[in-house]
Amino acid sequence: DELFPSNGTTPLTNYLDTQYYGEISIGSPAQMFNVVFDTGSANLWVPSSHCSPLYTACFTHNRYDAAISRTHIRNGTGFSIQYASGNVRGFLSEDVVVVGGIPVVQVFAEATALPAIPFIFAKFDGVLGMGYPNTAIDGITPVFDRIMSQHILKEEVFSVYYSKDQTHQPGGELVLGGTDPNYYTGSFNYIGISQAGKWEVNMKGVSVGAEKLFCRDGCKAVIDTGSSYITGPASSVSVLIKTIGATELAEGGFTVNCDLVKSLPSVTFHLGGHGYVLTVEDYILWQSQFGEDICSVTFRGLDVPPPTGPVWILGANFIARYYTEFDRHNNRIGFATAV
Ligand SMILES: CCN(C(=O)c1cnc(C)nc1NCc1ccco1)[C@H]1CCCNC1
Repeated sequence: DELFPSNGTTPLTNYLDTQYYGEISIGSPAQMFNVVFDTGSANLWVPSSHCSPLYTACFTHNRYDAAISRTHIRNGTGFSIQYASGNVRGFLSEDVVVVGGIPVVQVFAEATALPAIPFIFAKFDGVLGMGYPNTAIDGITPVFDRIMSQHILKEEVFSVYYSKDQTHQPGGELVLGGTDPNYYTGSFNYIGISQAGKWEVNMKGVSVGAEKLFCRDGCKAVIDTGSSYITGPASSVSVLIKTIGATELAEGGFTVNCDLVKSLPSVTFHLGGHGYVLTVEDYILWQSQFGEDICSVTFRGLDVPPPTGPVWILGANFIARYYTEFDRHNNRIGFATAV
């Protein structure tokens, strides 16, 4: 509509089918940042101009400079968010953030300490959490909640499309307030979230071929738009890997002989009465490096400690196959077959 030129949609860039990010602006005049729209967290952080250049990951990314923003409001409260490989630390600031053409006055974190692992590999600058407010650090109201409270969205939902290969333009799309029929076919199947305040559902099992091998008595599955792969408890994933005949790589990934790929079984995730099938095309990353083909498996073992874990995490390669609608009005997640 005329007020917000891009009516709540943000095109996403697809980097190697493993990182999907879109542009937001912070401050006046606008300072641009590439962020992951991450349903696995609920805070917004970007690198800070106060981040020591000794932090390589800060040096190589866009940094927010409060001093040149007319709309900056000082806060200064400390901030720390924990990732598997280290903490992002900094302090809070407030400024105008524009997402999909929609402006909000937002409290966010300026990161002054950014662990090199994993962020030197990030093509994005920061993370915009799309999780529920009760998972937000320092009790900060998340961006999407600030947008909902403006009552400008047709529906209190957001949807995510991730393309399956980098040649497709755009590499993905975030829609605030609805879905984009250009990117899915058929109807949505909905699953209620399993516990208040997390994009998490009860999974009824994981099958390899026709055999239900894992999660036979039910288990938790987080739908995480900010994770590249599908992760599951390490014991289950190692059996899964052996079943498909993959072998472990040094840095923790798994590969299969590309000649065997077409004979590999499908993997099915049973959610809400439906089986969501991933064929080899969906779970094998076929990359040609130095003239030779590497077929890596996009499953990873990850043991998340209780109370969050044990949990399966369905990330980008699941969403690339199943267009996903996150419904805050009905606290449910909808899946449709992605185009
Ligand atoms: C963003 C932090 N995350 C990553 O898994 C992650 C780390 N480091 C790099 C370099 N990339 C990551 N994700 C790339 C990506 C973009 C979209 C899909 O996957 C996770 C942490 C847990 C919550 N959910 C998000």
